[in-house]
Amino acid sequence: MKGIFITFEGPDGAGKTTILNMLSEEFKEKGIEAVFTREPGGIRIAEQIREVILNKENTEMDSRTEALLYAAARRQHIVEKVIPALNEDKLIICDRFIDSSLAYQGYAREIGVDDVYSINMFAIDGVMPEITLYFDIEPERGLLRINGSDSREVNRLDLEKMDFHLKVQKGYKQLIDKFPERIKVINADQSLEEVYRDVKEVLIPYLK
Ligand SMILES: Nc1ncnc2c1ncn2[C@@H]1O[C@H](COP(=O)(O)OP(=O)(O)OP(=O)(O)O)[C@@H](O)[C@H]1O
Ligand SMILES: Cc1cn([C@H]2C[C@H](O)[C@@H](COP(=O)(O)O)O2)c(=O)[nH]c1=O
Repeated sequence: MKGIFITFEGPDGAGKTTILNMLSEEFKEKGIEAVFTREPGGIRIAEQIREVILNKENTEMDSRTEALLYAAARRQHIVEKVIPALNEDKLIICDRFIDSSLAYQGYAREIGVDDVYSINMFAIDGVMPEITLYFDIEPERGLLRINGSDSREVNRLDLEKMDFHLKVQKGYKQLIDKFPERIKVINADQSLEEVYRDVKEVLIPYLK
């Protein structure tokens, strides 16, 4: 596999999807080839699993069921989309990946980061991102953005209490400390133009 795998991570409403869409537009204009995708989702079956996980009515979902569904969606997505792109020597940028499971399910849901890592290793078979951009923002600020947005529907995870979102942030901070080479922190609490500038600065070395 000779392609480059890059992931975006961060709390809800940090601006990952907006920046990914801006990159996609600019790359298209400039003729830079890249695959843009997201988790959970990115392909038909994983989008179906996404609907089950994020459905606001599924309040009785067990934490381990949730972790397994994210891992199942990830498996199908990696097999159908990520690995083929990497085998074709492409750049692939994914909105969320394994670090989301470690922070949200492993840490915030208190399943345990090691157990969630294990089920995900079964799913991804060692395929890890070369670099991960962490969109750093206080959870309250991110949720305010979502609540003030018409384009972004509020989902089951957004509706968790603030304590959960603060735990997600703590989980991410542990991952940043553990993988400082892979995870680059972007200040996401800036204007969109400033965030976009900082993201591109990190990505430039990876563009052929
Ligand atoms: N830098 C920014 N300043 C102000 N508003 C922003 C900024 N970046 C994104 N937004 C707005 O915040 C809302 C959430 O952004 P976006 O959906 O990109 O976040 P996200 O990180 O993908 O969230 P999630 O992971 O929860 O889907 C959108 O309405 C978007 O327009
Ligand atoms: C991949 C992944 C995601 N999540 C959470 C994070 C968000 O709250 C939602 C996904 O919605 P988004 O609008 O696409 O960000 O799911 C998670 O808990 N675990 C995961 O592995």
